[in-house]
Amino acid sequence: QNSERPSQDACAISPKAIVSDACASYSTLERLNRNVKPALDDLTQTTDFFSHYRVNLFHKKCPFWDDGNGMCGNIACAVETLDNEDDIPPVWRASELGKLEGPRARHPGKTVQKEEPQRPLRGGLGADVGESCVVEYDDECDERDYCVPEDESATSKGDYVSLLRNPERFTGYTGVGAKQVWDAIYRENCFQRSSFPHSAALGHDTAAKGPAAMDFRAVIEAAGRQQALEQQRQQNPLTPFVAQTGLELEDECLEKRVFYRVISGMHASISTHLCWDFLNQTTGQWQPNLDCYVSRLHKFPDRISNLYFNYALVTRAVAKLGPYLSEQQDYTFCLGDAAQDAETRTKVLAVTEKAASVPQIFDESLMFKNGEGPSLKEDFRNRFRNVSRLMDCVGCDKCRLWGKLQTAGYGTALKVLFEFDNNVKPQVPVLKRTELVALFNTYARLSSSMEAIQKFRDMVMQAEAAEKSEERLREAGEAHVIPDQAKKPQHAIVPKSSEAAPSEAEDEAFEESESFEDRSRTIKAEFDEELGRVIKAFKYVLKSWINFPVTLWHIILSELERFWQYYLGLPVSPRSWAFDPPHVDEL
Ligand SMILES: Cc1cc2nc3c(=O)[nH]c(=O)nc-3n(C[C@H](O)[C@H](O)[C@H](O)COP(=O)(O)OP(=O)(O)OC[C@H]3O[C@@H](n4cnc5c(N)ncnc54)[C@H](O)[C@@H]3O)c2cc1C
Repeated sequence: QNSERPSQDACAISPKAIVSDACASYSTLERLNRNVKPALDDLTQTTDFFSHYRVNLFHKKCPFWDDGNGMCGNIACAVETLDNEDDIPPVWRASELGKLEGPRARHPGKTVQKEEPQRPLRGGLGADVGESCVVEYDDECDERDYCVPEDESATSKGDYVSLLRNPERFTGYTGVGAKQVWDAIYRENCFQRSSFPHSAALGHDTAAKGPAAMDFRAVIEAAGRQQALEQQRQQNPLTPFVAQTGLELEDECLEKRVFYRVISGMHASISTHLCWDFLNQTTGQWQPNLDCYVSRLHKFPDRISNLYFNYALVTRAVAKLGPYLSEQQDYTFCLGDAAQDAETRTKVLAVTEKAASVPQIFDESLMFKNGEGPSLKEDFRNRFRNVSRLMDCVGCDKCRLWGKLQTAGYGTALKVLFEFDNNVKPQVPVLKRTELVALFNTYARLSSSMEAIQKFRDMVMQAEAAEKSEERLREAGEAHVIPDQAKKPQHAIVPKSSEAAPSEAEDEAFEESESFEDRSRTIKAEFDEELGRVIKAFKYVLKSWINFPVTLWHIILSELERFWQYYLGLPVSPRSWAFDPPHVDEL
């Protein structure tokens, strides 16, 4: 995997930056998404054509390793969720969450199609589903396909499944089984890069051997070597960390980078959905899980960047396809139901026109042109087919459904971009219903991932802001709280042991009301004290004025006596009076 380690700079994604290998900035893509999303949701959620997908979920074996009944046969590959799943209600267990829901309809085999052409299926998807918009008759692959050619036998054509009844979300599918699939995708099917020591050391060439010839034991061995390298790196930090940052990717040629970005962007979109629609297996609540987002995506801006890249790539494919789906081109969505057909077309064109509103978003004409580019096309296609085959090794039905749909969706986008050149020789693309449904639903997945990522980003910012303000309050509290507490009244109320202890909030409210009473008591006391002093001073001054004539008479008499002593030549007595300001004590 390219991005094992969190990026140094988790804020590397800035709105004005151009998404690598695309021609638009993050903010342009977000603005476009706000414009396209309502039409895309309307198309994929309200039309029978786009809300049902034909998929072969149960009749194909994993071609690369023994997967038992759709699950990895090895005990080590068992789905692991909680330490002990017995502790949670059965309906929240991974095995239940991963099951498909709702009625399904079998695809009619070739014989049935010949006998009963264009006859809607009965007893399948439910009374309110216009099955003439759902059932598909011509579904042969051609050599330009990036999808896996289906088996010709009638049983392998699969079932029609309601995508609305089976949303992509957390299923609890994890552990060795899931890791085995992702490892096989990255290690064996992405182009071998100098940045992958294990792949390079393996010297595998899956294209040369043929896609099905992938040797999974080699993947396990490679994983072992990777682990050894990891240990070595921990012991000696100078050991070059070859793989895991997005930087090495820039050294690869465009085609190899695009391949990797498509896979990583798809993985990022799956992770976003399972984090956004997450089941808390303790409470049974479906809710966004911020920790899940932070640990899988926020710390890895390159993964988010790859998701945005995929949005640009699929937008370009949808925009390019638009003119071929218009009325003039005679594409029929619902056989034998003109009204539904017209309604579906209007909704499709609403999406394709909006997707075309940003003209330069991804330039496919640059690919398979220069350097080793032209020679890579076949290899590119084979590797992509191999990835789509690996979806049969996914051990959870719902994950397999969405894994298959999205690989088919990207496969269709690549086919539209690289196999149909509307400039050179205009031609009507041969697209099957399954491909169209996969393409538009993959676009809708990316669209909702982008919206969820923006909401998650806001949640991270809010959490960081709350943490900062709490820190500031704590710092401010350390400066002021102690003197306040020193002033606290001594009559603390201790709850009776039988009563519940008051919560922190109750304590604070209580302390607030206490200190308010104290404060009002103090002010009143100080006012009374001051008033008493004023009254005393007033009394003192009044008494002095009343006594003044008597005091003055005593002073005059004592001064006359002292003058008489002086006149007779007798020793003069000391003064018996003095000017003395009043003392507070006298008040
Ligand atoms: C095809 C498929 C579909 C799935 N669908 C669902 C689903 O619908 N619901 C559900 O709950 N689970 C689903 N899973 C399982 C899910 O994808 C994870 O495998 C699981 O949740 C375990 O996650 P993890 O943290 O171990 O890392 P994983 O997601 O399993 O990743 C494995 C390793 O790949 C690397 N990596 C992770 N993301 C990226 C990226 N974007 N780009 C590059 N490298 C990356 C990391 O090194 C990581 O350790 C699906 C698995 C597969 C293979």
